[in-house]
Amino acid sequence: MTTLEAQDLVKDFHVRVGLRRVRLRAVDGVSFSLTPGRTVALVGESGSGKSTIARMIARLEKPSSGRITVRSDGGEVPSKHYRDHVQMVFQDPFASLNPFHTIAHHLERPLKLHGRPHGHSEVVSLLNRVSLPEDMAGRRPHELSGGQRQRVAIARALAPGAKVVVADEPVSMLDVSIRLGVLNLLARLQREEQLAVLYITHDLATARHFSDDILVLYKGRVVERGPADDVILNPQHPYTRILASAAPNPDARGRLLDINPADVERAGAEPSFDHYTGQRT
Ligand SMILES: Nc1ncnc2c1ncn2[C@@H]1O[C@H](COP(=O)(O)OP(=O)(O)OP(=O)(O)O)[C@@H](O)[C@H]1O
Repeated sequence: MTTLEAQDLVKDFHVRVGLRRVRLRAVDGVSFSLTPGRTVALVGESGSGKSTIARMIARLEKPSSGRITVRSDGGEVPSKHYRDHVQMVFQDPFASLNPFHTIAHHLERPLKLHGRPHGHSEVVSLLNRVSLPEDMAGRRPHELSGGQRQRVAIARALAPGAKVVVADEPVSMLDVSIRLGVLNLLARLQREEQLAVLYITHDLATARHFSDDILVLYKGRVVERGPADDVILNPQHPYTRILASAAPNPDARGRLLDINPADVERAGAEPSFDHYTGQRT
């Protein structure tokens, strides 16, 4: 059993504005837990800090402060074994696979790196787990569709034996017609293999359908959290209401149409709401 706890994560970037360097707080005191067989969705507009949180969980970025603890069978996972337990699926299945290598190579490598058996049968077993046929093993990424590539990316994340998976907008670059297939695959794996999943998206509809809990992020801060149905059907924070009522702009990932920035700014300043405790903070 593997769980992950993020406590009070903060991430500051230092950016240049004119001649000055200013501090930009991209993530501001975010806490959550990931537990086996559950999916937590992190939703918010573009720039709200979702990817920065994903990158900190995947150890691609260091928090400025706060703590991420992974426990496996009760014991804390030491730093050197962190990536055996926590893996990430990236948004872009075209950029994340090396065009020169076969699919078998992409799957053998993490198996080998994490000290696991890495023969043909293990590669085939990984392909089976993501519902891809055996003959994919000898192909190269350009011979696969976007959806098939994303399945390979999911198989690669599972190869080390990881039980915590961070999926950062895993379908936003795929054709609309195949998105559901990839999300259903993630949901099946989560259920059958008791994965703990962090699903990052700007799409409230899939967040509701595919997750148990939702955190709504605005400017790096969680403004609302709770069971998925409660957050979507009974939003308490004005920012969540704005997100729920706005139509997504198909041309700009994470940007929403019909939104008045002044309304969003006002809404963002309201206290956060926690459906688990019923409290505003
Ligand atoms: N390496 C960096 N250096 C400086 N600023 C950064 C860096 N990475 C992210 N930011 C800033 O941090 C804030 C949060 O960015 P982040 O990418 O986490 O948001 P997001 O919600 O994932 O948005 P998107 O969906 O567009 O990726 C943004 O204002 C962004 O410009």
